[in-house]
Formats: sequence, C-alpha cells, structure tokens
Amino acid sequence: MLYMDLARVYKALESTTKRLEKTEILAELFRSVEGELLPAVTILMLGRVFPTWSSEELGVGIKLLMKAISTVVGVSVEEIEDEIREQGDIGLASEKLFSRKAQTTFFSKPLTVELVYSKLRALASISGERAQSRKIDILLEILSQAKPLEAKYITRTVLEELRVGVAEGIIRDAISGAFGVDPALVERAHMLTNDLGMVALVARDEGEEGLKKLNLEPGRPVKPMLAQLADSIESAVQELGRAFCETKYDGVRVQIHRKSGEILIFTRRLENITLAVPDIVEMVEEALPDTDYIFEGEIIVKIDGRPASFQYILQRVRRKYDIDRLKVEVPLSLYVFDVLYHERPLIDEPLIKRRSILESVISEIPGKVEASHMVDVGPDNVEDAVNLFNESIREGHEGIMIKDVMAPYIPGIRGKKMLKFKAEPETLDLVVVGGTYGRGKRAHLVGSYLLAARDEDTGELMTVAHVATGLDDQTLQELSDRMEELIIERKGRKLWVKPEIVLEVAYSEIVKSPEYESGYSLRFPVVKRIRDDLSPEDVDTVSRIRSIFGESE
Ligand SMILES: Nc1ncnc2c1ncn2[C@@H]1O[C@H](COP(=O)(O)OP(=O)(O)OP(=O)(O)O)[C@@H](O)[C@H]1O
Repeated sequence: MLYMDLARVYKALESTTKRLEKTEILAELFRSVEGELLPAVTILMLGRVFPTWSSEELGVGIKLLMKAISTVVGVSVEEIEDEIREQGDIGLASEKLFSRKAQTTFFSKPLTVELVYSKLRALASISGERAQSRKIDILLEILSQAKPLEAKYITRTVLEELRVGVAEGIIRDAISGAFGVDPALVERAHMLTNDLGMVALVARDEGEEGLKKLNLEPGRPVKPMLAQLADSIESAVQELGRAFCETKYDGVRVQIHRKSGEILIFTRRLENITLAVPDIVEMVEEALPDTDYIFEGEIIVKIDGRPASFQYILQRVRRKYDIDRLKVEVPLSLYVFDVLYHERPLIDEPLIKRRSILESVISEIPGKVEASHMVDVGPDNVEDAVNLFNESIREGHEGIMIKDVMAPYIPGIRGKKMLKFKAEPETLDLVVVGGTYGRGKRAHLVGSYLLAARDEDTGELMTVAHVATGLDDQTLQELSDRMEELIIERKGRKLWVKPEIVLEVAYSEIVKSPEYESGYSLRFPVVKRIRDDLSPEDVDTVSRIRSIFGESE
C-alpha cells in the first residue's frame, strides 16, 4: 500500500471535525487494506508505532529529526526552527520545506506503508554506540523519498504528535462499521487486549465470534476499572445494597502480571515499570502464587510506618538509575485489592468471588504485601464503613473505596459499581499545554501553566485554565526544566509545549468562559500534585467538566 494513500487519509481526517465523517473515512480505509497490513495501518492511524503498553520507544527528539530534515532538504537547522515557529507545528513546517526542496527525487521509488512502518519500528531497536547516527540514517532513508504531504505526517508520527483528531473511540467505531461487528464487542476486545491493530484484524477475519474469544492474558496489561465519586458513604451503601469498603491508599496503581515465571509490573497508564521496582518483584515472588496471574494493587511509600506524600513514590516508579539506593531510602509497600486472572480469566466473576480467591492465595508479608484493608458492609452496618473511613484518614490515607460485591471487573470504564469517598474535594487531572515565564528574578521559571482537558471523541486537547499556585520553588524549577525540553513554540514570555506533564488541580468552582477552548474555566485553581503516573490520554474530559458544571448549577 502506498504511504501517499495513508497521507491523503490523514489529510481528510484533519479537514473535518465531525466524528461521523472521521469514522466513515477510517472505515473505508480499513476495508481497503489488504492482508496482514491492517494492524499496522490501524496503529498508524492512532499516531503510534507500538501499542501503548509496549516498552519500545522510537527515541527520536526534535533535534535529531531537524538534523535529518536539514540534510534531506538542504537548509540549516535554524531555518527549520524558524519555519516551525512560523507554522506552529513540525508537520506543517516539513510540508513547506519539502515542497521547496531543490533536488527533486525523480528516480525515487514511491514510499510504501510497509516500508515506512518497518523503518519506524527499526528506530526503536537501535541503542548503544552510534545510536544517534544510525537513527539519522533510517530517517534519511524514509524522508529522502518523501513527498511534502508524506513528510508532514511522517515527521509528526516520529514525534508522536499526529494531531488529526482521532482517538481510540473513533477507531473502535470505524472497525465496527468497516466489518459490520457490534461496537460493544470491539470495545470489550480493546479494553481486554489494548491492541487495536489485533482487534481490527480479528474483527475482519473472524467476525464477532473471534472478538468474543479474545480475552485478557497475563503479560498484556488491561485498562483499569475506574471509580466514580460517591455523594456520601450512606447513599453509596444504600444504592449498592452490599459493598466491600476498602481503605483508599494514596499511591500508584499497579497491575502485577506473572507469565511463565516472569513477573511484570505495569502502571495505570500501562507503562512497564518492572525494572524500577525490583523490591516489589521480590516481594510478590514470595507473597503471590507460582502460577500465571494478574493482580491489581496500590504501591505506597511508608516512612516510619505512615504513608508518605505521593511525590515520594514518583521518585521510584519512573526511575532508571540509582535504584538500589532508592530501594532503601524510599521503601515501597503493596496493597493488593483485586485479581483479574488466576490460572484463568476472572473478570466476569463477581467481586465477592475474586476477593475470596485473592485472600485464599496471598501469603501476606506484614507491612510489605497485604490484601487491602476491607470491611463487608450492608444497610444494617453502614457505621462500619464510616469507621473505616475515619480510621483510614487518621492513618494518613485518602478515604475509602465502596465496591459492589456482585460486580464483574469492567476494564476501562468509570461506572457506578466502584465508588470512592475522599476527605478532600474532587480534583481534575489536566495536561500542561503551555505556560508563561515569570518576571525579573523569576524570569527563568515558568510561573503559570496553561492546562487542557481532552475531547473524548477527537482526542483533541481543549484549554480550560491557567494555574499559578500550589508549587514550591524547587518543583517550579523542575517543571520549568521539563517544559524547556518540550517547547513547541515561544513568543515573548509565553510558551507552548508538547502535552506530556499532567497536573492534578483543585479549584473552587467551574464557570462558563469563552476565554478557553473548552468553553469552561476553573476559579482559583491550585496544583495538588504532578501526576507522572498519568498520560495525556488519561486526563479528564471536557464532558466530565461539563457534567460537574451541570451538577453545581
Ligand atoms: N483499595 C483500593 N481499591 C481500588 N482502588 C484503590 C484502592 N486504594 C487506592 N486505590 C486507587 O484509587 C483509584 C480509584 O480512583 P479513580 O478510579 O477515580 O482513579 P483516579 O482518577 O486516580 O482518582 P484519584 O485521583 O481519586 O486517585 C484507583 O485508580 C487506585 O489507584
């Protein structure tokens, strides 16, 4: 398949904001792709080369890419930087520069999707000596044959910022439309496997029967089941009838997988952090059974027996070096709260059954690996839940979870079967898309951060607030340094960055506002913490903001 055909599809997707039109464009594309190429095309449409949870990274930054463009097009890196500034985006800048390219490549073969995809994948496998120059060679191989429109999307894909307004939901609908399969089955298969390329292939070749057979497998992370906020403990228990109430630990949620003897630990954003937490691996080897499994739990840091602030744990989970020292200085504890697979898939079993399996197979290591603290509550003993809440807060935890005992595990959904009740008011997780440098002595620090929520249909980020309070000077410095690395554009004191940093923000009220793209803004926003355990895809949606606004009206 010609890459130009794909580039034209990207262009068509970019030229409409209508969800239905985008879905139809994609469905037509998926129908037209032949043979084994479908998974590659599906994943490229998401602007990725590997599934989200793969530990493989392309590892190409803007500087390296500019070097490659400079060689192909024959202009200086400074000129490329100017063009990016002018166009506001690497793709548009590349399209412009490639169309001005002097030496036209008359004899070059047209680029195929197969070639571009395999070369992009090859980028990830390069490491060690001369990695940078070998990566440039690969980039040159593709870019030297690229037409302007192709260059636009190749460069954006390399930097993982495709921006054609396609999120996973649209791809799912397109798969269902293209192959005439039930969208609910596509969604289920996606939540269980997190591999839309495979889901598309199975939908096409094996239809609904094939999709039904897809199930979760140790080694492949599952989208976690999410919680809704309860109005009160009493009303939540009333509604559920019988609930398991558990301490809500304030740390990082992990999925622990064991497959053929190998243990893998994934975060909630499906990142593989096994190497960063060898102590957890050692502990679960002792505490959890020697079978294939998927358990879920929360990792927290305890100092002098009390839960330490959330920022401590972030030092641990993303760490690539100094791990032996940190293992001692920042010790981790694990509270296991669910089991999704134990010798067989368990997600369709009710929580009451899953919990009893969990308790029967875990060998607790007190203070290190324990089952989450739980009480069984019905309308007659609601006070037990209230007591658990008070005890949890006294011990320094966040609140309690209130879970329907009859509910299956529903991956990826924020439903009414699992509720949370916290001491602190609800917050929003938003991604930083820009900022403003301070003045005078603080001119080197980004003092105010422009935040965005996600449009659930298109995946586009819509601004919603500026936040300038809640961070100490050291954190401001760290964030400012990270922002430097992510700059897309800078004008005077203002800067715009690649969306990567997620902040959890408290606020007094949501109000309507034409000033921000979402149509809403936050009054008195304060940063509660940096959420490095979340990715830009996990941030709160505009519809959630709309619904909180609606509730308070
Ligand atoms: N016992 C527990 N059972 C389930 N989840 C727990 C438990 N203890 C702590 N948690 C954490 O609480 C989170 C549930 O809240 P939610 O699904 O809304 O996630 P969230 O968006 O991270 O919310 P929050 O910011 O309130 O943690 C889980 O993701 C998990 O990390």
